[in-house]
Amino acid sequence: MNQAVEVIDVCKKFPMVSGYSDFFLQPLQKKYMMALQDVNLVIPNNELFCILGANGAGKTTLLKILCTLMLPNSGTVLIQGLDVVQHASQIKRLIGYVLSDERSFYWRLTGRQNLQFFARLQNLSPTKTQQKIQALSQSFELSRQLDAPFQTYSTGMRRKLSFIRGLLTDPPLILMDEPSNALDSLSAEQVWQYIREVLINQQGKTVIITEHNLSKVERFADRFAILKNGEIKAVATPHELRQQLTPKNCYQLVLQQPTMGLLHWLATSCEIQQQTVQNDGNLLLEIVFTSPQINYSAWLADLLAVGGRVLSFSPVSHSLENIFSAYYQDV
Ligand SMILES: Nc1ncnc2c1ncn2[C@@H]1O[C@H](COP(=O)(O)OP(=O)(O)OP(=O)(O)O)[C@@H](O)[C@H]1O
Repeated sequence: MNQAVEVIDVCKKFPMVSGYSDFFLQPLQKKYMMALQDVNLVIPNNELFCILGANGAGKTTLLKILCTLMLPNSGTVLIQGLDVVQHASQIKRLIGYVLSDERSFYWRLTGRQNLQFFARLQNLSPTKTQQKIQALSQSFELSRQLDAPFQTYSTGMRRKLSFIRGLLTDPPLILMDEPSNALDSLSAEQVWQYIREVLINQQGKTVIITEHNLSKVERFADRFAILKNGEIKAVATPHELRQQLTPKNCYQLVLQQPTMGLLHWLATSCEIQQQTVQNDGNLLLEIVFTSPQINYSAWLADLLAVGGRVLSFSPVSHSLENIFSAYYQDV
């Protein structure tokens, strides 16, 4: 089985809380909001896949359906070929999950006792449990706090304990809701490095993550999906989307205090898409060459000949942040 996850035409709706007026005017009519609409996704094994979306886009709902905590209203979800509705208990053994609204730890027990408890629930032997707790608490730098009561943990430490619990049984598929959330920047970096290098590259696992930190996604993820109002708007690698959204022959040019005459020449030789005057009076331009066979060195030589003082000239490459906002604005 090469596909870790297949999501086919999945919809999820939630009843909307109605006010008194709705209750009296239309007592029998229940209103719903669509949290997920016809979602389709295929995620192969050994991929680090990210689900991106603004607040309320449906990311957590999708993750909860994948880890069998919530059922879809329609559609099919297969985890390693097993249906989440029919084979939920089998699927639970294949996945580890780390959700952001974690409330299931026992506050009076220590971190270690909590982990031992959840390991017992999952039939992990005491020896294996001890080995895993030791190795994982070292990786997530939580060894020193393991014997303190959970109620004394900071939010970041609680998050780290959730990671350890999600990985205790060595599941092949791991689902994480916003792993960087509540972690300081150094810990967030360590967690992402661990996911990429240990879980994906060394252990060959599949990891699905929801995330708001786009720079982390750009550096570490293999592919991502953009979810907007419960619908998938794009599924691609960061490189593929950048190519799709960047017009061909689009360049960034910085000129030192150009004259009006120079700008006029520029407007006749290319299309100026954007221009910004910088603090020092220099001009930052985004330009597009309409002719596909442009000779860049000849064009730059002409620009210098008409008095242009070029500080930089480079192809435009959109960041994942630009791509994300482009999808959120007009798609
Ligand atoms: N149990 C629920 N009952 C009613 N509505 C819900 C429920 N859970 C989620 N929703 C609604 O479904 C939509 C999607 O919520 P979801 O939590 O999946 O979004 P999200 O993308 O994870 O957001 P965030 O980034 O803020 O965590 C939201 O409009 C939310 O209000």
